[in-house]
Amino acid sequence: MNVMRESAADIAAASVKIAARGVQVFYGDTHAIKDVDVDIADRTVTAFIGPSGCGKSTFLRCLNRMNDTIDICRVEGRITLDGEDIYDRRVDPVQLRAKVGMVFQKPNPFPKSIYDNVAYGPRIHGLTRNRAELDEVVEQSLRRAALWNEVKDRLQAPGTGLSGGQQQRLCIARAIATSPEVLLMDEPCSALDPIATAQVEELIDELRANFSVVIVTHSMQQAARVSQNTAFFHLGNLVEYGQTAQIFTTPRDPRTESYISGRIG
Ligand SMILES: Nc1ncnc2c1ncn2[C@@H]1O[C@H](COP(=O)(O)OP(=O)(O)OP(=O)(O)O)[C@@H](O)[C@H]1O
Repeated sequence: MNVMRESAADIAAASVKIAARGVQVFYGDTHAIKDVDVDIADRTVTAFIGPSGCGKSTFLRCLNRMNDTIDICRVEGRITLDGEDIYDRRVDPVQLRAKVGMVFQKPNPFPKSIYDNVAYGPRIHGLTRNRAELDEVVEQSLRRAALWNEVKDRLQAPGTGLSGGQQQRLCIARAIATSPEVLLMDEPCSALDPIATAQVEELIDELRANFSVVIVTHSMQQAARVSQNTAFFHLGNLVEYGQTAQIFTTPRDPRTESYISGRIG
């Protein structure tokens, strides 16, 4: 545990965007997350890895209060974004999710045009004053999601008509259109082929110039390619957290070592 805390301290030396302390999550009687402390650095890609059912997605969903939508789920502990408690009663979860955006495992564009998918968030949050400003946000979001060139001549076509990889980049454009500060990605490439995966990974690397990105992945290769920091979860515990290169080359906990060498998982 001390070792884990030491490497977490190295990460805390960078600018901390999200800090979690003593986080516990229960689904009814299932204790899914056990006393997790973690600091997520700003403008960095942080990967959550670990065997199936270890709690990666559950913990990720704590970071923008998506677990609020699950009736039997109870979250305890403290999570701050730039020092502000995101579970404070005064925080509106909808506003929070505009700041801490999310991209899911399966691309889930709305049954609307490409334009309207991206314009959705800015419209409901009233972020633009007129159509010209909205057009600009849509274009910039699609450019940052590396999709603009492929769709600029068919913005009114349905988002659901794009390929899987394009749909996922559309969902990323939709998530970044509200200018979030953090982007949570829950296995964003699991439904994509290797070419689309490579495009999304390249995009994640570019996004970290502006956002703090947290990605859940089953692929250790992907974690090694895209992240600077990695957190290894096992049976609801955060076992080890540190710089990705260290976690993959010289893990300090035998459970991490077993997982990365393929002995558990
Ligand atoms: N909506 C839910 N209701 C009840 N239990 C849940 C729910 N979601 C997750 N759990 C339980 O919480 C634990 C952690 O699940 P979670 O999905 O967070 O793990 P994970 O590491 O993301 O798994 P995977 O890699 O398979 O997606 C598991 O025991 C799971 O069965």
